[in-house]
Amino acid sequence: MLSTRRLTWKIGEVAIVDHVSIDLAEGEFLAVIGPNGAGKTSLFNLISGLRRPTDGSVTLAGHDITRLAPHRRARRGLGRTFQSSSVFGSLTVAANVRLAVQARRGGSVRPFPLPRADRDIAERAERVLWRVGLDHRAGTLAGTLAHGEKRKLEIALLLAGEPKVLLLDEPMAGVSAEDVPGLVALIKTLTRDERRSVLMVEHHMDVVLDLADRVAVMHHGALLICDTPDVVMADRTVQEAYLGEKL
Ligand SMILES: Nc1ncnc2c1ncn2[C@@H]1O[C@H](COP(=O)(O)OP(=O)(O)OP(=O)(O)O)[C@@H](O)[C@H]1O
Repeated sequence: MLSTRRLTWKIGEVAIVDHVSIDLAEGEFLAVIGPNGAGKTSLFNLISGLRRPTDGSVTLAGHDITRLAPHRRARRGLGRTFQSSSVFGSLTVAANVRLAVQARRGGSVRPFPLPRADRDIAERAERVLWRVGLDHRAGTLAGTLAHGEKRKLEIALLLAGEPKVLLLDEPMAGVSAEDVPGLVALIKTLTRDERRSVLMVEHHMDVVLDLADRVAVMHHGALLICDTPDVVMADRTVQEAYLGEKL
């Protein structure tokens, strides 16, 4: 579904992402881990189009998307959440999702209302909110949501774009311990039930081991290993890469 080949991003002579080749199958869950500064977010930036690679390629469903702008990649089914929140805090939860649905449909600001189209958008937004379990929060100002709910809203914004591949950048960041299982369950259904492919950067190893079919480990920009969680956890080079850090 998604592949990178020798994907590289250099700043001067320093390779921030260094010849990374990964393959993500349909319905597969691949977690990307690595010590701080390993290049995980930079890899996501190259895949989502925020940065242009110095070398290498990215293909989505067989099409080379290496030179496509981020919004074009999104149109082709590549969705991304960010470490920092992309939610409009002063709008309601429902309004946030309606905007995302409208953006997906190529909606621009219209000089006159089209009630039918607006109704379609509102219905789609309602379905997405129900899907992530936030329907009861539709009228709440997004800025007042707790962290766990805000993460769910970010996933809702992503789902509004109807992505085939989701890039999740630290979806558990800032989420309180009691909200983690609910969020993990939601993310699990995205792959297991809906056959979406997920690439996730996450520091919480218990979450990674619970969700991931395979784990890719980055170190100094390069891919150390990409294998099943059992194999990765037992690997000596992985343990050495994390020396001095908690795995
Ligand atoms: N625009 C930039 N200019 C200069 N250096 C950069 C830039 N972006 C990233 N880097 C450097 O590249 C390295 C990798 O950064 P990146 O954020 O991709 O790592 P990461 O694995 O996501 O780290 P973390 O787990 O801390 O989020 C770091 O040393 C960082 O300082």
